[in-house]
Amino acid sequence: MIRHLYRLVPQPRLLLRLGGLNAVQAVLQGLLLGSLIPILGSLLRPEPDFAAAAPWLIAAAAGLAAHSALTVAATPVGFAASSDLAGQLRQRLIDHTATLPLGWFTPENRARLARATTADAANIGNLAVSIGGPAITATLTPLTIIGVTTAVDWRVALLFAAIMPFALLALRRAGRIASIADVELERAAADIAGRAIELGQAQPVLRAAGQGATGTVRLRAALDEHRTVYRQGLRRSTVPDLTYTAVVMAGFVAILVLSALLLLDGTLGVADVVAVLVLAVRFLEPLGNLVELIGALHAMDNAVGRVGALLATPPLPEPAEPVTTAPGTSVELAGVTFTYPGGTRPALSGVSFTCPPGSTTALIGPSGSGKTTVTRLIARFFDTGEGAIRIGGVDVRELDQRTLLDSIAVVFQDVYLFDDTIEENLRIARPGATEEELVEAARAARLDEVIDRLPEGWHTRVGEGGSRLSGGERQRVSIARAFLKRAGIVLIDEAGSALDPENERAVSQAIARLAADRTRTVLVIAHRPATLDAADHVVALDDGHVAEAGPPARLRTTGGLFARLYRQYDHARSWRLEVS
Ligand SMILES: Nc1ncnc2c1ncn2[C@@H]1O[C@H](COP(=O)(O)OP(=O)(O)OP(=O)(O)O)[C@@H](O)[C@H]1O
Repeated sequence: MIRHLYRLVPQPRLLLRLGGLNAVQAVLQGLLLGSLIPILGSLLRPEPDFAAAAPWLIAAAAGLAAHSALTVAATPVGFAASSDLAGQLRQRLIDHTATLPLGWFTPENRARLARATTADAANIGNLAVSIGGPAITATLTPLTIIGVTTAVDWRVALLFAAIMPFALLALRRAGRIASIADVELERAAADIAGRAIELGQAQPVLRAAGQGATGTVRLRAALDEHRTVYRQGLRRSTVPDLTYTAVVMAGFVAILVLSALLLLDGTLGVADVVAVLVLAVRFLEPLGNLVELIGALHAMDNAVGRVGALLATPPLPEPAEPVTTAPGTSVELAGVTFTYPGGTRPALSGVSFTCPPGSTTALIGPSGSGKTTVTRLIARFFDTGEGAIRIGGVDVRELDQRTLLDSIAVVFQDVYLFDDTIEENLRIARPGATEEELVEAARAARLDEVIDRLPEGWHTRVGEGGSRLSGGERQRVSIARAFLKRAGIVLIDEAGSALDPENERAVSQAIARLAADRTRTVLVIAHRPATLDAADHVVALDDGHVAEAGPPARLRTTGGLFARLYRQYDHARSWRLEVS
């Protein structure tokens, strides 16, 4: 457990200092108890020998003062160690996150990351300190007591020592069960969190389907499951806890019997027996505390495991000598085959095509054919399995991450906006942009009309994730970012049928403007006939393969996949226009 923690935090300076203080305290506690042997031996006799007891009493008083001073000294170190540990863990997680492929950030992994940087890091920091000290005391104080008991009688010391392995065995079993219970409880708690989020997010869908109560039922089922798991955990841990208590009690009885026997045969005096019994109580008490700590220790170990698993996620491989000069603007896929991590079949198989500099290429294909995957691989969300992706003739794996990201602007459908003003949301694309450049980008993306309608114009806050804007308006912000960024390559996922006609027209026009500028190479996942007609080149994907490729005018006449999809999009569009 300590090894696991050490691997996560290789410089636990404060924690080591705290551990050192706790260890000295624990040994001191054992020695203080040991001083009872000569003190009781001098005082518990028909004629108490105060002179003999005096140096021990003075030593005990000094030891007690030192113990109190150590307790006072350890408290601020404990606080500092706890926050230092949590801080170091968070920093490592944040640093590591920056090296992970963008494709790693699925909703599930984002939730794992949020949990690790908040609850897990804080719990590890708290628990390492709040249970570390008592765990050290519970181990070192009994060991010191065994040492000092040899001064009374080696057989008693041996019996003390013999109790420990039995207690530790019983403790191990209790710990294993506590750990399983903790993992199950965690799973049930995560399920509740998932259901609660689902209840909120799925309300519109559930109500539209007249199933408003369904989400509540699922959440209630998760709560019931959590209760059941909690009760099961308690029930399961009862037997090992009782076994442990029985071992500790049996140990005390054995010490009592041995002391009585040694008293009867005259080996030990009454004072020795009293001292042994006091030592026995203080020996067994911290051992008894261990069983209460073991659950928390395993909960901490599980949290350490979760953080460790995140830190073990392989980062995006960096080339030994990354290319840092801006590459050209051509995009080339050469025999690209890619399977998603954990996937069973390739999302792309042997895909090859080239987008010449300044051209506009439309990607088209049925749902699931691999269009989004192509754009994700170009932006290096993942590395391709076989084949290569080249930008300006340079393999994206050879490019420095910053250079690659500077070369590409991405306009995806699920645009994320920060809960800040429109202006700040645009500035993310180029923090140093002048006011004129901002206005120009907004105009080109037809975002200016949206800004004019907003109560505080450029200074209107857009809400969490951009919730105060419609899907089309958010996409216009994203397009304006692409204009502002002036990247040589623009990857666009044109919104499908979800936009109203006004937004649809605005977004189409904005995309057409992006594409019209021949300094940019545009790759657009197209859903609209107008976008397809305006493209220089079309690549039609089917089930991860290139089904056909060529200029749109020619492909419309060949009666293949492109012609079929074109007709479908055209029909869907006219239907939407009629309905609206
Ligand atoms: N993160 C992922 N993990 C595993 N498989 C994925 C992931 N994303 C996509 N896939 C799979 O890869 C294949 C290609 O998906 P992709 O999203 O590229 O298709 P698409 O043509 O963009 O579809 P759509 O038009 O519906 O967006 C599909 O079979 C999909 O199920």
